[in-house]
Amino acid sequence: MEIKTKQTWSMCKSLLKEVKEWGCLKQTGVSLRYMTEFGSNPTDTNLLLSAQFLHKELPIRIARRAIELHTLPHGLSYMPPVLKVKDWYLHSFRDLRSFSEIKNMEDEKEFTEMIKAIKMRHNNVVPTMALGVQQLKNVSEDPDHIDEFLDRFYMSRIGIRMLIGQHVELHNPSPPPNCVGYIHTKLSPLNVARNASEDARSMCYREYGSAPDVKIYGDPDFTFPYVPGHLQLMIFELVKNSLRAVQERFMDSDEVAPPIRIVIADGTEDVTIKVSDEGGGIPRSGLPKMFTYLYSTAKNSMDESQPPSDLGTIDNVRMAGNGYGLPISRLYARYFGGDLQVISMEGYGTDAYLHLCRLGDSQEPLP
Ligand SMILES: Nc1ncnc2c1ncn2[C@@H]1O[C@H](COP(=O)(O)OP(=O)(O)OP(=O)(O)O)[C@@H](O)[C@H]1O
Repeated sequence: MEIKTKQTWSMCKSLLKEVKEWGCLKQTGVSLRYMTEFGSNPTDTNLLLSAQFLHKELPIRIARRAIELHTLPHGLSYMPPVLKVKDWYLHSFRDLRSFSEIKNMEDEKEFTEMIKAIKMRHNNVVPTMALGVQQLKNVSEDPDHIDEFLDRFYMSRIGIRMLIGQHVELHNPSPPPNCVGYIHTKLSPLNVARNASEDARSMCYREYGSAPDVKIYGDPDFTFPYVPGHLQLMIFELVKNSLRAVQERFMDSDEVAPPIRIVIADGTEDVTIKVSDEGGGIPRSGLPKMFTYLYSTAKNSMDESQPPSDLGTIDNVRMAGNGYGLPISRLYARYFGGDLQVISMEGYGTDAYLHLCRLGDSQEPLP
């Protein structure tokens, strides 16, 4: 049975009751370090334990989001894109709850296939939610409230996808060297910065026909444990913003566009990555809006015919316009205990500081 509409939602009383019960249970956060240590030894016993943990944990996290999706202000809960997302959450909750106890490796395999399918079902949550929010932002007087909700919602999504992805990857019979599931235990931020910059520059070329240089400073031998996909996404978004700012400022000028500078510092507590540009910065009054969803100064700002795709890939055809890059990157940084700050000098340029927690022992923030 597909759960499709507002009516069907209200008809599924027993499901709703169960969602409410599970949504009140306590979530359990895990740290990067714990995931690494646990996953370093993917024996059958550990895989079984991991599946049993997810069998209990995922319905709690999913139920909390389903409840929140059901109680959004200003009628947002009943906007068609939000209804669609809510259906995906309910569907996944029901799949998880109808899976009986995981007792042996056969159950474990079946469960792993199921959560893989859940992860795929939720692939398009970001662009779909963005459509709903766009429709609402046109009429709402309280966008702050929506931003807070979206921060919680997307943060939770990052956690759910990390947990599922990590468990699924532990089944890989020949993982790449130094990889424990999604985590690279010896990740070189310099290499990631190089790849992310090249991706962003390719996009800049496609859009403007040229791209400023990106210079990267840091120890090429330095490594630390982190999730490569997350780091790639964050640096890509920051470099993309800087390239766009510099490109637009120097487009009609005879001067050579100044390079973007990336500095990587390995501290005891944090690895900090600074992305600096001379793209003219933004006015102080605009700073609070930078981390607002859908805030973009791009000319091709989002319209309903062009919703944002999931972020951080070269497949994104446009240089900017969704207003999702900064807020989502900050969530990825915060997920493992880091943060993202942007400081701007209007008339000169912008510095973005990406702090990543080096020890990996901070627990997932669980909204
Ligand atoms: N380095 C920068 N220099 C100048 N303005 C910036 C810079 N970085 C961000 N901004 C401003 O902040 C806005 C929001 O940035 P954000 O990355 O969230 O979205 P976007 O780049 O517009 O779209 P996308 O979702 O495609 O990333 C930008 O539109 C731009 O106005």
